[in-house]
Amino acid sequence: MQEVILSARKLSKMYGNHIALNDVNVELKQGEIYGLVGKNGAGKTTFLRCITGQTFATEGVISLFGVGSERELNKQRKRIGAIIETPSFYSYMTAEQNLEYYRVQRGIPGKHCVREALHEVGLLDAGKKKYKSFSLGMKQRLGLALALMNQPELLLLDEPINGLDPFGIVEIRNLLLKLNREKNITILISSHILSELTNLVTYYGFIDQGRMVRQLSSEELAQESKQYIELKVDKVEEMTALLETRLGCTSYKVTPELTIHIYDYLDQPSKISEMAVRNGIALNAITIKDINLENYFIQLVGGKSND
Ligand SMILES: Nc1ncnc2c1ncn2[C@@H]1O[C@H](COP(=O)(O)OP(=O)(O)OP(=O)(O)O)[C@@H](O)[C@H]1O
Repeated sequence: MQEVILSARKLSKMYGNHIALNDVNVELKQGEIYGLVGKNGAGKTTFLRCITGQTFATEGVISLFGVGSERELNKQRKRIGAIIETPSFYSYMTAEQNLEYYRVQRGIPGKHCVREALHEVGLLDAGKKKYKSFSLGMKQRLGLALALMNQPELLLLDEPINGLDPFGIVEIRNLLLKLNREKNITILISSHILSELTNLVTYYGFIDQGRMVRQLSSEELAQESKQYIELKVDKVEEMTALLETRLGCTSYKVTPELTIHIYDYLDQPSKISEMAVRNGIALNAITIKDINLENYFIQLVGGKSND
């Protein structure tokens, strides 16, 4: 069985009267890449800060690497690497000088870890280039190198892809996949743009106004966000029975509003409508729906995306 690396149970956080986190449960197993998705202000950073101990949860229990007591938790936190805010690097220093500065400040033993971390993120060649002339992608990679210096087993990354161009997004994604696969680092990454996490994340958590709205695997998300036929009929049970017996179609679901979503027969919707009519079922609507990832996100949390 995979080890549970991070468990947060019934986590709540109040800032005065404002509820930033409300009864949030998250479990992260070894080797997973968990995407925490939510609009600005949803509570993502607050959640990450509770995990790293930068702020304290008002209620709830956190355990890391199977350990939950407050004193022990702080020891376990040393096994985390995190980028929660853009780290402030010195503009006139090189990548190596900046990391060396933080290594000494944080008391991380062994100078070699600086070059190792730079190698991991592909910045060893940045040489004498000063931080001020780095591209945004390079800056993000340096932030990642900083988080990697203490050889973490769990990486917590708050919006590391924010603002990057498509090339930069792919670069960071590949880097994170490499760290995950080759070093077995478990990753929790937040974003307010769901599509940024595609092909990276294995498990999603959607957070809105401090509440966890939905958690599902990437396979489940792919299933739910693909094209389907939406069918509105008067006799739902009869229709689903026909779908199964006559068309051998089992890839459908019935929503709480009693519409049927069919994931097969997208190229032949007329087969479905003809069958309904032949069997005396009134067909109120048949539409092909194309729910892309961003629409899925918007539907889930309500309102507009704040991309
Ligand atoms: N130190 C603080 N004091 C008071 N309120 C805060 C504090 N930090 C965050 N909040 C509030 O808590 C809510 C959650 O903020 P949080 O930063 O966790 O959201 P987020 O999902 O990370 O969004 P963003 O991407 O904008 O940072 C917001 O309404 C925010 O205004």
